[in-house]
Amino acid sequence: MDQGTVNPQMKLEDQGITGLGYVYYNRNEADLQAAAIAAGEGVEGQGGTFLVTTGKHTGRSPKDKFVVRTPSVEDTIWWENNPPMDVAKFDVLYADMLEHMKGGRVDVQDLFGGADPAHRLDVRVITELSWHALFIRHLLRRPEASELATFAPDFTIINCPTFKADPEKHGCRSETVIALNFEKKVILIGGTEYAGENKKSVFTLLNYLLPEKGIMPMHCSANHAPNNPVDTAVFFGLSGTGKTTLSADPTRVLIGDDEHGWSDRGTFNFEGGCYAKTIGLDPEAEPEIYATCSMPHTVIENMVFDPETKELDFNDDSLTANMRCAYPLNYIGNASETALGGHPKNIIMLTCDAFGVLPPISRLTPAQAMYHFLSGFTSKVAGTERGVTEPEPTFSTCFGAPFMPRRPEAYGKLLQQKIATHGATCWLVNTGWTGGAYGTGSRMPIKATRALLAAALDGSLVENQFRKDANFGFEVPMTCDGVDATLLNPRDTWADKDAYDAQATKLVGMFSDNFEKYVPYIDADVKAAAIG
Ligand SMILES: Nc1ncnc2c1ncn2[C@@H]1O[C@H](COP(=O)(O)OP(=O)(O)OP(=O)(O)O)[C@@H](O)[C@H]1O
Ligand SMILES: O=C([O-])CC(=O)C(=O)O
Ligand SMILES: [Mn+2]
Repeated sequence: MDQGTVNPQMKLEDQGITGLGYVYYNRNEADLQAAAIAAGEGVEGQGGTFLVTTGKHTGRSPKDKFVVRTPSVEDTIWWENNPPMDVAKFDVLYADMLEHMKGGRVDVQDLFGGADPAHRLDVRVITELSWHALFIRHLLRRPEASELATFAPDFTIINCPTFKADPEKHGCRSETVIALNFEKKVILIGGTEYAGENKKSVFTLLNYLLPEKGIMPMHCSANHAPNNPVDTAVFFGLSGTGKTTLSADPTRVLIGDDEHGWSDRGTFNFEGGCYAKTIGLDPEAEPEIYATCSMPHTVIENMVFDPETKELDFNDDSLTANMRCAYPLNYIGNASETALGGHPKNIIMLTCDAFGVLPPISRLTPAQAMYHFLSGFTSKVAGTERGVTEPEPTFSTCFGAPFMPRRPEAYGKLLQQKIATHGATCWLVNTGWTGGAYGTGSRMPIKATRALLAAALDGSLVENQFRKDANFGFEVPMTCDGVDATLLNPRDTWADKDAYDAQATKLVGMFSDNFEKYVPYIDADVKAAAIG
């Protein structure tokens, strides 16, 4: 198993990390997969994929994520959303984790967070599991060998699943811990094998660092029109709302599926790969993503498979509903080579409304867009966070509260300015329920969502007649080519109209109660856009 290139002046010893049994630097995909299989971490699947299960943790553990309360971040962290950890406790945690890892083997991956060279972060990821190294190598951006030779980490992540934290000693909540120390520039992850923690800790980091540079970090996917990055669309949305599904569109160029920045130059992906949900993955509705599940080195996490043939069962959620696959961007045929886009011409806010109240698409004024961005109404879908087993309506500000270290207004203000400067058109898209709430209705057909988005993005939808929604004040198209007009007005899809009205009134009330906390921070026009 080959070593890859590493900066000879920046080995782990140079960072004060010593006593490890063996350190593998920047191994490639094939070597990482072979090492993971040799170590019994997982098995090879059809087409040379890598199949793995992660035990108890099959989703993120947001309640176990901490920010170390150092003086430099004291005034800027949104502490109500990011539980603090004492500096001294972190130091003990760090020492204990390194002690635990002594004599063991680790993989080191030196990667970039951010496709725009002007804004990228050098991230070193040290993993106990070789397949975590493979995962993060897919997900972040891989430097050239010449860049590796001079690579100097801005931040270092250490991920050690066999380390169990001690709440008393380490100032955490359970044996699982994700601790971000902005002063030491170290992130420690322990007690969980779920791979998503790796990528989302980099996202959290960038969400903290970039606003200071005037860059808006976004929990969104992005694509652009063929040969025309000026026609860029971004799709905000909490987990499971359809960022990955809807951005993989054969008629457009994929920029990325989950995390992007919006700078004065335009949009850029933070990542170099995708992390898609595979539950119920249908080769007809999502052919591009389905195809990645038989491509070499795709990491397939927590899917049930036939032990003999390794055939995957896309419908068996007995391990988790949050089964996933991770693959490099170029596995999607029409992915952008640069992962850079223009200033968004269209901003889509995806919501998975389990109440079945919101229309499948609505046009928002900039003030309404700000209102919905700060509100972040959607549902948590089963599995992505521990303990969530059915769609759970929630308000997740910025469509990604678990990853936002700063106060929501910090992101809101930046987005508001950028929308005003660049004149983006904003839309709210419900990929959740239609014809009734969860339990009686059904999930919005992907085909319908795609047709509505296609019409919004090619500019044809705005030519249609719109109605103003009585409950929410936004504008809703009355017709769209290729979509049954009944679907466009949710009330028409409910058998019991009184039940719809009651549910809508309830939802308006929920929006209004939730929004109260933002009222002191917002402009008059956003206040005027408030509903209820
Ligand atoms: N109308 C719809 N639009 C989009 N996705 C839908 C729709 N109906 C059902 N789905 C399903 O919802 C899921 C959307 O998951 P997807 O991976 O796109 O989420 P995501 O927003 O990228 O989440 P994450 O941030 O966790 O990666 C997929 O399993 C998809 O098949
Ligand atoms: O982070 C994960 O586990 C998957 C993801 O993209 C999200 O939940 O938003
Ligand atoms: Mn995500």
